[in-house]
Amino acid sequence: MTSVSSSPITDTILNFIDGSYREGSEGKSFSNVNPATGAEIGVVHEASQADVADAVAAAKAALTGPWGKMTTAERVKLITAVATEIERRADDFLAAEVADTGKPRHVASHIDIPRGAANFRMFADVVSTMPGESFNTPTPDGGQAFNYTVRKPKGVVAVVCPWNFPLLLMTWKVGPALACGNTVVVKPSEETPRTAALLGEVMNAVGMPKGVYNVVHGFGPGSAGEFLTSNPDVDAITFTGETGTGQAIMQKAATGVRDISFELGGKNPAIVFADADLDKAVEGLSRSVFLNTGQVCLGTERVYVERPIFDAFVARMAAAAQDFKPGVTGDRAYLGPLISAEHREKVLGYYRRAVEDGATVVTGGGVPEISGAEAGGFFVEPTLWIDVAHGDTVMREEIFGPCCGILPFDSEDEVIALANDTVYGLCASVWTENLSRGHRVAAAMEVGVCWVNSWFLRDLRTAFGGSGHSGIGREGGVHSLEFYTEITNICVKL
Ligand SMILES: O=C(O)C(=O)/C=C/C=C/O
Repeated sequence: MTSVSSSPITDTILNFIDGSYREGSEGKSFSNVNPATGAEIGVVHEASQADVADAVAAAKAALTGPWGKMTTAERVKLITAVATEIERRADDFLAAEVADTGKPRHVASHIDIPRGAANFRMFADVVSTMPGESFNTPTPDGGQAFNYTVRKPKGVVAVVCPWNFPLLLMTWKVGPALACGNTVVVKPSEETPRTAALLGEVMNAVGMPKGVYNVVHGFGPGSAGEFLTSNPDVDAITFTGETGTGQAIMQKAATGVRDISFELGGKNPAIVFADADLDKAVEGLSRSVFLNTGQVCLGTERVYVERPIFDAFVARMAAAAQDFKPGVTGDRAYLGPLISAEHREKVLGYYRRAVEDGATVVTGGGVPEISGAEAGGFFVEPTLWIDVAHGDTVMREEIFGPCCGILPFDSEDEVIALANDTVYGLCASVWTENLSRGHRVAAAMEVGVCWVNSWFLRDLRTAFGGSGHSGIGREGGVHSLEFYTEITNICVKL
């Protein structure tokens, strides 16, 4: 059986437990919709509490089976084979990701799918090359002791991942988890089940021991998400998504004192100084506002521009927004749909709120005229506002859509205070040709990641994550080891 069985009209998307695909034991299912058309294209089998318990039990059993007995080198060989198989089946993953998200093929083929493989390769390298820690310790009796650390897997890791970059963000967690010898139970977003289910086929194809990788479909409260995070045999929980959901998961993690790793929401600022290279700033910021239809945790939703270039910047951004034509067919289509009708209503609510609060709509602000197959898609117009106040709702709350408010500033101290005036702390970008100022202002940002004259430029070895309401912990390179391993320090009296 495979991850998806297709009928002429809709696909059936299955759970993957202990190396096999299966329907939900309570016979419940839910609809899988293509956001670009609004049409139902699949039926997803919902995992029951018993199914989730089976998945956790399979993951736990795998820890003491062949997987748990493997050397690091043997694990590295397997997860490298996973990366190679993802690359070999790139077209299948591309079709699955585009079906689930409606995003334009060029976005998924250039970002989502390549990162699916890269995330496994990255952590195969990390665990192959990571140094240990040791100390020669003089002892009170005039002798010596030798201290060294060993890292062991944490155990069964629950992976709860979002719908905006489904394969990218799921493998950003599964890659290091498996590299460190853990086993995983993945609960993909109910909006985007396909690539997580498809990865099960890859695991079987490379000979991954059964139970190492499991996938359960469903929702949050009273469904697979809650069944998973409440299961006492889950040793740690990693989650990327909205801050509110993170808070709910954190409460579940408290029972049993389970460790958590969170990458949550943001209200990321950009600062454009008068001496910025305007071509670079407009190219980078139009991507950061409109890429993936603004459904990027690292996306920019508020831009502060030094007053002398404010009008010029707004005009350039408005022109750039025209290039993000809603629709996913046609040669110049750039702006895909939002993930669901519900999310589109949320974003349109903010579009209305901005105007109610006095904003001027520079471009966009509504729903585009789209005919043909995509008429039923969840599209909105790329939107820019000026005449917004720093304290306006659209400048403080995460919208997660293709929109941003643009405000002038007059001094460096003023703009640092404005940028940092938020409960979030995920990322920021600073645009200036004065690099000593770029370094200085970047260091003043209270965020996990700050780009200077760039955006979403990613070195997977770097620390990635946020502070405040944007998350707990860091992922990336050796930083991921802190969450995916337990350390034992051993002291030997010589
Ligand atoms: O680039 C990454 O590793 C990553 O985690 C991106 C997250 C985007 C969230 O919307």
